[in-house]
Amino acid sequence: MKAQVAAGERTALDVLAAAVKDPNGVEGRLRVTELLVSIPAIGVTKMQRIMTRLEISPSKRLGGLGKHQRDRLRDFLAARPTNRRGAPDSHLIVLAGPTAVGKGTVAAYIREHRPEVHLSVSATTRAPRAGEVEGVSYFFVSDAEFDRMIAAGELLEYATVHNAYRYGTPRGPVEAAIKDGNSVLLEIDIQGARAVRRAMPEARLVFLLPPSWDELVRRLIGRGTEDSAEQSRRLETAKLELAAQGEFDYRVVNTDVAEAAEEVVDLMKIRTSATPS
Ligand SMILES: Nc1nc2c(ncn2[C@@H]2O[C@H](COP(=O)(O)OP(=O)(O)O)[C@@H](O)[C@H]2O)c(=O)[nH]1
Ligand SMILES: Nc1ncnc2c1ncn2[C@@H]1O[C@H](COP(=O)(O)OP(=O)(O)O)[C@@H](O)[C@H]1O
Repeated sequence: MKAQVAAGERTALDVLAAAVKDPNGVEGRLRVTELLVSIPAIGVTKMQRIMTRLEISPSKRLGGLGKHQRDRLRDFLAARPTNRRGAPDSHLIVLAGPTAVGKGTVAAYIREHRPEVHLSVSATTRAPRAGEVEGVSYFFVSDAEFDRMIAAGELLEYATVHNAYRYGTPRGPVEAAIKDGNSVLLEIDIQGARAVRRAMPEARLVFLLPPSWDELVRRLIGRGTEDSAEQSRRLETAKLELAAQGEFDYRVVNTDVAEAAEEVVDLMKIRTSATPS
């Protein structure tokens, strides 16, 4: 099947177009899984992840896709580097998820390995911890300064997190980065994700999931930054947060940090509006 799809100058997008034209033809009978693994950079594992993300069952043939599935597949294919025409779109991605799932760890990986992605630096009223750097980890501000930022409209969103301190996303740097054509990643809590959705409906909301509940508990305890009363409180909140995952556009399971980070970065590239010509 690889040879058939790759033959001549045909791209996966061309094959999909042919399948749409003739659902019962050769291309229409091709399985989506076969099309994906025919793309040189996609192996079986990656293909399975993509199928899950596109919400297409492995048995589906190109000719049997529903409209939405077809659109998602087309957007995905159009966003791949070999098919991309011109500069990539800039996107606002929100990464949220329950406490200790690894949001900070995944964001740090992206900061280190994907310098092209702009990571928003939040303002917070909590005190800096050892090793945290002003302007890199957070902008550490007083309650009065946080109030001033809200009143001046300088925050894109803000929330009180874990019933403790306030956190907010400075609006200016996000808007500037998007204007410059860069993709921006916000690592914020679920209330913040909802607020961003209201303020910027085009934002993509990604929910980071633990491989299992037990693993989430292990990560929280293993991190060792909260006492046991605080851990119990956070786990109660985590149950509510996990129940909100359906509100998100995409779900990524954080089993391996590098893989989860790459999936998040890949999601920035999916086109959802423009239909490729
Ligand atoms: N809404 C909102 N939440 C944020 C923002 N920045 C960080 N958070 C969230 O605040 C929570 C606490 O962050 P932090 O004190 O750094 O870490 P933790 O105490 O180890 O969870 C995390 O869930 C972050 O996702 C922000 O700008 N807005
Ligand atoms: N994929 C992973 N596998 C194993 N441990 C992880 C993984 N991702 C994060 N962790 C660990 O889980 C703990 C919580 O991660 P952290 O990034 O602080 O979570 P969050 O920012 O979501 O609260 C940390 O000790 C971190 O090293």
